[in-house]
Amino acid sequence: MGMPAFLTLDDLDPRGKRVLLRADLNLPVRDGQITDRTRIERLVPTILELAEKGGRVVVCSHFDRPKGKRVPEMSLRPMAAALAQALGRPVGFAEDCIGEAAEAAVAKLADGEVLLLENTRFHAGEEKNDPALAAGLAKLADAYVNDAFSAAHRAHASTEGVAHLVPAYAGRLMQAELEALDAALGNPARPVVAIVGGAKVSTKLDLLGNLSKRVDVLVIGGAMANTFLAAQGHGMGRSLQEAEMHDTARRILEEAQGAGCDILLPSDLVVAAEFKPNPATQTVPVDGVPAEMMALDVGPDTAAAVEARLRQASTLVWNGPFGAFETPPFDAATVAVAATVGALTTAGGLKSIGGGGDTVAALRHAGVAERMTYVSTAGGAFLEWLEGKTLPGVAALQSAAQSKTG
Ligand SMILES: Nc1ncnc2c1ncn2[C@@H]1O[C@H](COP(=O)(O)OP(=O)(O)O)[C@@H](O)[C@H]1O
Ligand SMILES: O=C(OP(=O)(O)O)[C@H](O)COP(=O)(O)O
Repeated sequence: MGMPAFLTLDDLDPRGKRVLLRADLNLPVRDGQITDRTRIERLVPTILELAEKGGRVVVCSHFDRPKGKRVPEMSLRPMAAALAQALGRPVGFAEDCIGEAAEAAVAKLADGEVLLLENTRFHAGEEKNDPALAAGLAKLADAYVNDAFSAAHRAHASTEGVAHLVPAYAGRLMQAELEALDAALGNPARPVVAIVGGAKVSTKLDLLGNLSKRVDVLVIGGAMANTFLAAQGHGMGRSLQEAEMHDTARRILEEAQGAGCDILLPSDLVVAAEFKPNPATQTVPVDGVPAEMMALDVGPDTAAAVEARLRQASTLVWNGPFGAFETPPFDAATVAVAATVGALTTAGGLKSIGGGGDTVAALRHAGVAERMTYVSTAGGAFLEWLEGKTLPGVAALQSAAQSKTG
């Protein structure tokens, strides 16, 4: 896939400059608490480098999916304290990402200081890549650094639009992710197994068609699997799934067959009537989900079938947990498969690459993140990269580099 040509922090002297840093602070949060800080930890080197060289660092990010509205629970304010703790220096906060509040806060910054702006998705223009929002962001900056590889598959105002308006550079995390993925997966040893699970069904289901042309075995778990099972005509009770994606799911199964990719869907599921810690559960075959219940994990037979495939595999790419792993006992299949992945990787037979905000949290929960070959901060972006797609956030950095050098 080759390394893209873009400018990096080696090409930027940030001293005295206002540097708009696009980060991905879309961290996993439960009950108001951050449950995994990997995305912040991986961002720290870029911020420290910019601050220590005398840049005035203005961090922006989206958080969750507020759909253009100011949703108080989706404020980035709590992330300012988490960022300050990780950096060991103070981090200011501006109530908006553009306009007077942002401009006044940026104007007060001294060299080396760090400011966090409010959630970019509080503006509908973010996801529409509205030039007015991009211009509002550009007004705050002398340079733009994109370190949000995990959001690079989104052509949004803060990931794409603004890169055309201000000199644009890749951050250290963006660079590291692309280099590591290229080294691990540029020419992967076969068979390649991909596991795709999790809950972002509508935004990830479409890419499975292309992915099935690049991998030998595609394992589908989580709420993603519920959607495929429902598309095959199984009653899924009250399970999380997306009815409007059934046609796409059926098309993907056909495409995969045509491409010679083996698709592994669950054979059994763990169901409960209530979604709470440690409820009464049953393990049922996929055609036996009671109408009043929901599937919250795949069952032990499915986990064993996945582990058997992994023993035959040379490369694994994994995004999305098998179940609602944050709530016991629905972590069982994810933890069991993760343990096998850890053991096979340590034994040297498997190259294992996992990624995604919640997937990293799940791999850490299972205690195997350190044993994986590579853990990416990205989920959807990493899958789209693997599909061979151009990521708009990366492409914008490339075209910025071309217009500067060429
Ligand atoms: N069967 C299921 N029902 C409901 N939620 C599920 C199910 N399986 C997985 N999930 C949820 O999927 C979420 C992770 O999905 P996703 O955001 O796509 O992953 P990532 O952030 O790693 O890319 C987790 O919060 C998990 O609770
Ligand atoms: O968490 C993210 O992606 P991921 O769940 O694929 O890891 C990114 O922040 C992108 O978020 P989005 O899928 O709401 O655009």
